[in-house]
Amino acid sequence: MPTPLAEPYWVCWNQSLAERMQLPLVANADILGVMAGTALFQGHEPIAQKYAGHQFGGWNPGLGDGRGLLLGEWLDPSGVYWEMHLKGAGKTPYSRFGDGRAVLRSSIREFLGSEALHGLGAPTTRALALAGSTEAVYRETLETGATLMRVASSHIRFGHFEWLAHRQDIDQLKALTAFTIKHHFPQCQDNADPIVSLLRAVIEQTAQMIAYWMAYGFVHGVMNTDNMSIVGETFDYGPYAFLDQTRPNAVYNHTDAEGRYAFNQQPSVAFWNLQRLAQALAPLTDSQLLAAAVSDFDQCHRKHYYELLNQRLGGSSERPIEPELLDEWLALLAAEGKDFHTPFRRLANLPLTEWPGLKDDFIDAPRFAAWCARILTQTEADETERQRQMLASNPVTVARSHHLQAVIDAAQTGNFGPLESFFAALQDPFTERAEWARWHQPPAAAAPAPILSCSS
Ligand SMILES: Nc1ncnc2c1ncn2[C@@H]1O[C@H](COP(=O)(O)OP(=O)(O)OP(=O)(O)O)[C@@H](O)[C@H]1O
Repeated sequence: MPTPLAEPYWVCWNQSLAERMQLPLVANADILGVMAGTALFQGHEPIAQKYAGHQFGGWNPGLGDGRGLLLGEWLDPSGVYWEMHLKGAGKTPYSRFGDGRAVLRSSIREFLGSEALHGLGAPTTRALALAGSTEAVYRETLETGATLMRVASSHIRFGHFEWLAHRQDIDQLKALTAFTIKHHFPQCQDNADPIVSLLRAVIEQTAQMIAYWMAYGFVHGVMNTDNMSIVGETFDYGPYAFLDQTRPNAVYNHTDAEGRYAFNQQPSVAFWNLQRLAQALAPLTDSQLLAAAVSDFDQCHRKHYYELLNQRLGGSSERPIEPELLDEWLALLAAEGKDFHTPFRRLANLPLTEWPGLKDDFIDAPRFAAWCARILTQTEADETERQRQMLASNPVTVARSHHLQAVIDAAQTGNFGPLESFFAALQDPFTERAEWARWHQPPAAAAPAPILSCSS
């Protein structure tokens, strides 16, 4: 059972998610009781899940929900299941030396980060609600305690499979795999080898998720296998960041001295993590077939990645822009230290005829001019459609670190106005509005990216 949190108060409620879930609920005192761990939804029986995982490449068998509880699930009227997980619900058998709590700062980051990726169309867990408390929680200093209601189609992680394989508990491994197929990948059930088919489906969904991260400048920061969801949803918003300056090797986790989870390492880490999953499934089927499936990841990821970049740069789906030109655009932004997001939006806003005029914005103007001359022959021929597509796929609001910090600073003083405003802007990231003008701004100077603390 959750450990009650003292004097809870509402910080944020995600009405659009509640509507999507067809929840007949509003942010009232009853739900606040659930957030504070003093009440449960009818029919819910909380559990703390046991799992393991590879953290920074090293095996850790001692993991599990240490500060979160899977409260239960909600079956919406259209037959879709939504799992509800309370993060910060107090100690569990897997808390090790932790206090089982979450703080307002990192909960706001998770609330907004997940909504930002969702707004971009990326697969992700989301947050339904966020409550604060007068109860202080000690991190590097005293902080405001909080709970976050995370909603996901599944809380099964790669680490669940790794744990059972490690224990050689083949019956449970079979049961978990069968459950996963039945509930999340029913299309694999009738395949000649459902296990290989399951792995292929996980690869496909993971590739799609990573493609979004790479195409939209998202750095997860802690891609341990216990943070990899079996349904390919972005999971665990710890030291994440959206790039400001285009720096392919940007690292946002201060414990990651070697840059294992740098922005440009994410596809290869996902591949490595999928290998760990394949290894865990190996007792159940032919390991050669599993290995062959994983070897398709790169191709699968590239396909999704270039589709997204093609869309962002105004290519049509029938005659997409050559990948080499898509790569060259990002290489140019990186070489010139440009912001990752605003140049895309600038191109979206300008008629094609004015693109060549942007060359003076680049130190290496001839390089831009050469790129521009080539891409102009490859973009969508219908100019109105080209502009519509680019404006609908290049965000003007991004969950940049300096905005998150400003929102957190205000919330710490009890002012939740900026949080609500930024939250609304992130839910509609392609729309420019005067009232959201501050959220459209990149940081004042292209300062070196902050390395974030992992303490959450
Ligand atoms: N304050 C804490 N008390 C107890 N356990 C904790 C605490 N913070 C983290 N943990 C546990 O340590 C592990 C790694 O933490 P991490 O920050 O990656 O996950 P999390 O954000 O707590 O949870 P999730 O992965 O469910 O999003 C998790 O198993 C988590 O439950």
